[in-house]
Amino acid sequence: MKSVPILILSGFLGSGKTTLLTRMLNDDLRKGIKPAVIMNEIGDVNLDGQLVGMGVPMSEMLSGCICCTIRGDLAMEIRRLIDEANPDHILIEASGVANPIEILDAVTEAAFFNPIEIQAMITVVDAAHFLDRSRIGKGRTYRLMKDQIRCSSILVLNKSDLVYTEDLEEIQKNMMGLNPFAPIIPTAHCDMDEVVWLQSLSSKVELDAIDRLRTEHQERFDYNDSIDHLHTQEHEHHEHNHGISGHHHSYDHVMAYSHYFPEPLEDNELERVLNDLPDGVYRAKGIFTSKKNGKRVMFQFAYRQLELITIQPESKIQDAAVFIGEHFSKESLLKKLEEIARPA
Ligand SMILES: Nc1nc2c(ncn2[C@@H]2O[C@H](COP(=O)(O)OP(=O)(O)OP(=O)(O)O)[C@@H](O)[C@H]2O)c(=O)[nH]1
Repeated sequence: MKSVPILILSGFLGSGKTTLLTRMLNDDLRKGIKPAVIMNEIGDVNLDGQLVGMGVPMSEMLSGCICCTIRGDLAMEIRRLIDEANPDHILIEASGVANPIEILDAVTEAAFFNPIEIQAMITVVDAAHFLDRSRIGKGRTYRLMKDQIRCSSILVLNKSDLVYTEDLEEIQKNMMGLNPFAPIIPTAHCDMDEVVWLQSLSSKVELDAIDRLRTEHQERFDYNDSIDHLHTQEHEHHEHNHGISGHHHSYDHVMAYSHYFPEPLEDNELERVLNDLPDGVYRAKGIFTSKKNGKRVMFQFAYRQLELITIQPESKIQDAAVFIGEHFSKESLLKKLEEIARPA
């Protein structure tokens, strides 16, 4: 039985993974390649699934990270997709806070039970966000971004439209210092030359570099063994801890809060709330019904940028939003959201 190539899409929250995924799927469609998709979200609603065509076999792995809390389900989902869809390759979009070493380990584990092989670890980097974090030079988000870059076999330097040319050079130098092996492809909206893309696919995951990184992680956590290893997620009305002893997460403190809108909203009122989100919220996305014209609108808030687009959902989906971040008050956010959408 021939192996099914697996392409993993990694990268911090809002960097452009779904944008790249939809481009890759369109390419596949054009070339007659049959893909299957696994989408992983730490929140409990998959809004990005609306951006993937109905005809594409897809598995949604929600409410956790494939690198840890729902890692055990990955092999099963891969098996189901292979059995039901017989795909030419599988594209896995990891959650933006997944630990890249653990994703690679999870897929390697899944390969014990499935005829698969890792073809590429593609990391999408938000140029403006990475530049700001690298200038500060510390913090958990920066550490995670660096790890995502170091584990990658292809680096898509996205959102280049949001930085100056000289800044782009600084970012590339910094990325090359972290990972001298992976080709760097600067893009806006993940748009790139097909020849460059095909060439980059021949670049391999550097297992030695990943082993070095794994050792560093081990030392970091052995040194600080008192660190809380619980991966905490907050949903609308409950909070639960997944105790996973022995796993080392770079993003244990992340919160995902899901909110359902009971009523249509005024676009400008929602925009006001989104433009005034607390600093701790670094990613928000949602679908709502516009009071103005009754149309469904998808909003995306990623690193200070807000985008609203009218959509026609391909499947039944409730008006809902997910807010991801750290140390933000769920209660005060809920109050603001309730003020703009009160049931009649
Ligand atoms: N200005 C600009 N915006 C972009 C670019 N690429 C993507 N975006 C926008 O950035 C937002 C986030 O893009 P996504 O593709 O959803 O990012 P993601 O990494 O999948 O996000 P998560 O899955 O939530 O982590 C969307 O509003 C995109 O339209 C880019 O190159 N430039």
